[in-house]
Amino acid sequence: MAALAVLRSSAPARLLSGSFSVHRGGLASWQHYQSRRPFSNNKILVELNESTGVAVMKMKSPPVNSLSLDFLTEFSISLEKLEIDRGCRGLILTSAFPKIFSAGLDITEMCGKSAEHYAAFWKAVQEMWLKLYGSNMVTIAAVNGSSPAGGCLMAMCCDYRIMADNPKFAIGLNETQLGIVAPFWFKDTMINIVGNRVTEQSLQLGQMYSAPEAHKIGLVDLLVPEDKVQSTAAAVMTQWLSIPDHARQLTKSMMRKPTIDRLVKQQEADINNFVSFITRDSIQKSLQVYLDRLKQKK
Ligand SMILES: CCCCC/C=C\C/C=C\CCC/C=C/C(=O)SCCNC(=O)CCNC(=O)[C@H](O)C(C)(C)COP(=O)(O)OP(=O)(O)OC[C@H]1O[C@@H](n2cnc3c(N)ncnc32)[C@H](O)[C@@H]1OP(=O)(O)O
Repeated sequence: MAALAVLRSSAPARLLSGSFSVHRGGLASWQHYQSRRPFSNNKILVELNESTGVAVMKMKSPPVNSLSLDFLTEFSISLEKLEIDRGCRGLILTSAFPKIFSAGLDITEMCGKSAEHYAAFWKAVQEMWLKLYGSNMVTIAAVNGSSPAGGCLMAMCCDYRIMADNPKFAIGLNETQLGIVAPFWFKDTMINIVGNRVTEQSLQLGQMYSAPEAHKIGLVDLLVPEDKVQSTAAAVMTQWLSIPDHARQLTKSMMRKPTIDRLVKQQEADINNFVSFITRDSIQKSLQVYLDRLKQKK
């Protein structure tokens, strides 16, 4: 995986093309990254504090930060831009909305679309994972709300997870509850955090854990009051950034590269697998039922 296989100085620079600009107005020492690409609806707000080298990435795609193709594309571009910025050493990933970190993959992207669409969507999910799990930056998830499935995956990609101490907020890989299956690299990411036994049970049952339960099994590292999530993330970031970058990055790479390589080696096959799975009539039916139930719950 690019970001971990090489140190930041040799990262590809193609995203520094004219389609992005850095604005130095607004908040005193903050840069605002804004995409000028036509596909961007600015679903993600990135603020880089130049003095600390820490970027805060806020997901703000209403109503629930579901991971649509557009969202994932914008996310990966924003992340890559930070990755190649030598002034950025740490990333805090959070949500602009209270109560929801991310609702996971946008289910409407997996229902009633063409095989070509599913392939493009799944590639975007893979890219998000490869970039975030393989990031050279220190990554901290400030989980300020519920985070099922793909949302949980995003949090699990980070080096450290801080969650709001509210039993109403839940996190986990709930795919089986939708009648679908978490792919091997979702599973591997979870195993690397909580181990095989907990992952197996959790995946079979599609278990969602309340914040205290998630902390108990080690899925999140720290629980703090809701209004302290961001400040705690900043404090933890300072600790992590006190370690020399090269040593920490090489250690991170040593730990994560085997997991990343497993997907890289079979990325195309994984896309084909997803497309043939998601296009089955029975799977389409399950997803539609789940979506209808979500819409009817009000
Ligand atoms: C060996 C064979 C292996 C084969 C494997 C091969 C490949 C793998 C195949 C498939 C893998 C797919 C992996 C999938 C990962 C995912 O992430 S699936 C998504 C899972 N997400 C969820 O289940 C979350 C569902 N949502 C909720 O639980 C709640 O909405 C909430 C996030 C807790 C928020 O609750 P609340 O604040 O009450 O908001 P509402 O429920 O009212 O929702 C507001 C509107 O948002 C819509 N919505 C919610 N979540 C999603 C979503 N994920 N996608 C799209 N839309 C979503 C919801 O319907 C409401 O819409 P309306 O306002 O009613 O229009």
